[in-house]
Amino acid sequence: MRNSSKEKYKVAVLGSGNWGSVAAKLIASNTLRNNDFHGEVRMWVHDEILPSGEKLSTVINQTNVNVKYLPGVKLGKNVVADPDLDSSVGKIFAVRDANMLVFVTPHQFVDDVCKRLVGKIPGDVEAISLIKGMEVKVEGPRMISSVISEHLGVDCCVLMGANIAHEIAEEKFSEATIGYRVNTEAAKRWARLFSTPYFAVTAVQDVEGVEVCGTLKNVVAIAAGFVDGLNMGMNTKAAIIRIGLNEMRAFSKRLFPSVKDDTFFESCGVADLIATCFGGRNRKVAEAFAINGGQRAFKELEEEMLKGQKLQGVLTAEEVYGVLQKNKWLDLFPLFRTIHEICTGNRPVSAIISCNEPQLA
Ligand SMILES: NC(=O)c1ccc[n+]([C@@H]2O[C@H](COP(=O)([O-])OP(=O)(O)OC[C@H]3O[C@@H](n4cnc5c(N)ncnc54)[C@H](O)[C@@H]3O)[C@@H](O)[C@H]2O)c1
Ligand SMILES: O=P(O)(O)OC[C@H](O)CO
Repeated sequence: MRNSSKEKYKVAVLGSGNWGSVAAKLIASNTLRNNDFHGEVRMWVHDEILPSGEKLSTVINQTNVNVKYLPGVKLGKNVVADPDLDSSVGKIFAVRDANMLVFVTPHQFVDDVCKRLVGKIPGDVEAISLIKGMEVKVEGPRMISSVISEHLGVDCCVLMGANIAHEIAEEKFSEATIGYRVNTEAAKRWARLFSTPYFAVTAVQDVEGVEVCGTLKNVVAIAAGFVDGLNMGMNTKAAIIRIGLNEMRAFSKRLFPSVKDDTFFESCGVADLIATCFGGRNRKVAEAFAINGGQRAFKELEEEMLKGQKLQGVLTAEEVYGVLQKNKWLDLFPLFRTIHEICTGNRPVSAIISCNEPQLA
């Protein structure tokens, strides 16, 4: 539609953490090359004051580097950091004129971001979520793509995969999976926006499957960190990953019967599970939690070790536990259940290997 009217697609990236910054870099390299897209990529920054007394957004625009969340990596001159998400005073702000919105904040902030955008997004905007997480309220669980769609009335694809951000920043090869609902053209457009020779993107028609995989692997990564911290070796870790994959599949299908088995074999599935359980932040902080015998809280370790970056797995474990409790499924998901009970200090870290596996339907 936009191409026929010679209007180019304009991209805004909402979020500027570790992955948000790498996503902006990937996208910016493509918008310069591909005429379908407007060259400039606006990146909304949840602004903060750096120890130097300067604003993060100002320093990003001066140096072209996100010095706090992705130090040492040039984002591309066409990335413009914008601290103004939703101004209504008429000046340029992050989402103005954008028709492709990339959501990439930690999942606990997306509801607030969406609420601020209500009424400011035209109906023909397309969205994609790179956010690994879910929202659980009394009415039940909602995936983040649904939160975005329901608040803003836009179609929302997802992009998940074995994507440890700093490796992609160094342009080391990886794959990713786009999940889409019905709009194949939109899925292809998102794939063109993200694909590079070192970032291979595949699209599958299974939004929920892709998104639930990306969300639940963060919970399993906490368990992988526990067994690393307890120095239990690779056989135990492989067992935890296998049981975790099984619970991921069973949980996904109970929430969304349409989830496809094949999706677990895409990058968003088993590949992301492996990458996260060996190289992710959730694993790393959970390992420290175990080494400290559960005596130092996750929150404290997160602040000390990640310096502003956010864990998703601990909060997701709590959200998953809420779903299990509400549906009386606790006994069917002993690994997920035990992970949350350890995170909250109700069981010792050593309980991670005491889960007896039930027959999951
Ligand atoms: N880092 C990775 O390797 C990676 C890879 C793939 C997917 N992801 C997913 O991407 C999402 C974003 O993670 P990230 O790594 O870009 O972020 P991050 O954890 O590196 O950074 C935290 C971000 O949260 C922002 N923030 C803090 N308070 C906020 C608030 N009140 N409102 C809005 N933003 C606030 C900070 O400014 C910062 O940009 C997560 O769901 C994560 O699971 C991360
Ligand atoms: O560092 P983590 O544990 O948040 O995982 C990062 C990515 O999700 C890996 O794909």
